[in-house]
Amino acid sequence: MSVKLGVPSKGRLMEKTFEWFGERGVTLSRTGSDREYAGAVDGVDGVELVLLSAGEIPRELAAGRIHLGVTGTDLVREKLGQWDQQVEELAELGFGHADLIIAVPGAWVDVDTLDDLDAAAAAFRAKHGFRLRIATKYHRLVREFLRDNGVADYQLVDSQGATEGTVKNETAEAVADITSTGDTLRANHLKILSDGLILKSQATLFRSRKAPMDEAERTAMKQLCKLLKVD
Ligand SMILES: Nc1ncnc2c1ncn2[C@@H]1O[C@H](COP(=O)(O)OP(=O)(O)OP(=O)(O)O)[C@@H](O)[C@H]1O
Ligand SMILES: O=P(O)(O)OC[C@H]1O[C@H](OP(=O)(O)OP(=O)(O)O)[C@H](O)[C@@H]1O
Repeated sequence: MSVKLGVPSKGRLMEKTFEWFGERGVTLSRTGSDREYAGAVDGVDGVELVLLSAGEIPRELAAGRIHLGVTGTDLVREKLGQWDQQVEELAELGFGHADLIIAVPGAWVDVDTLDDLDAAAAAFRAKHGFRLRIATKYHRLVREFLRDNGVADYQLVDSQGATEGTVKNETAEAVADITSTGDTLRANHLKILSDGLILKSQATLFRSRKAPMDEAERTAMKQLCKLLKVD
């Protein structure tokens, strides 16, 4: 059998990943029609390309269904409990940089820090009879961060996309989402708390600690890691 390498199936992450491997002599490509999720690997034997949603790569690594995978560190830390027991970071790839942050309405002039947010949350509950809502898809990371920073009087509301719009839509008072240029936050009149950085993320090559390998796969893995100068 071959070493399975999971790579994001579309967009900038896929293109940059193809480039990163290409620069190291391993050519990844999509094959078949535009819509067919099939791929090929040239430059090393015994490696198979598996095109997957970036969000599903952590789970596939943890389940041992792929041996290697490229995805954002944010997704691995969010989706896998005790992530470092399930996967190993082989290399940071230097693209896909994004910060997971907490932001509140720019009009909240008295709220600039987590302590301010904690005070605002208590006041909000007293006034409205329900807890201040923070919209996010990063439930695990946000809960851990707020717990470690002593913010308790809030509730998370799930938002799987267009998270910055939830404040305008009045389904949340604050957001925890990734930002890269900051354009989306600015356009939605939100400001980052001065101590509201939860995690700095970038695209990373991970190796599964759970995927068994036969002799041929071990040899292919060694060759690939040598070419990529990782390990
Ligand atoms: N604007 C951005 N700039 C840089 N990196 C980003 C940006 N948006 C998302 N990312 C990163 O890209 C990775 C994939 O994000 P996300 O799951 O939102 O992608 P997607 O295209 O929606 O993928 P999916 O196929 O799972 O729907 C994450 O690690 C994230 O940190
Ligand atoms: O700081 P910026 O450069 O503006 O980028 C940040 C935006 O990019 C991501 O959204 P994406 O485009 O993945 O769409 P989504 O909101 O539907 O997840 C993220 O969720 C932010 O909304």
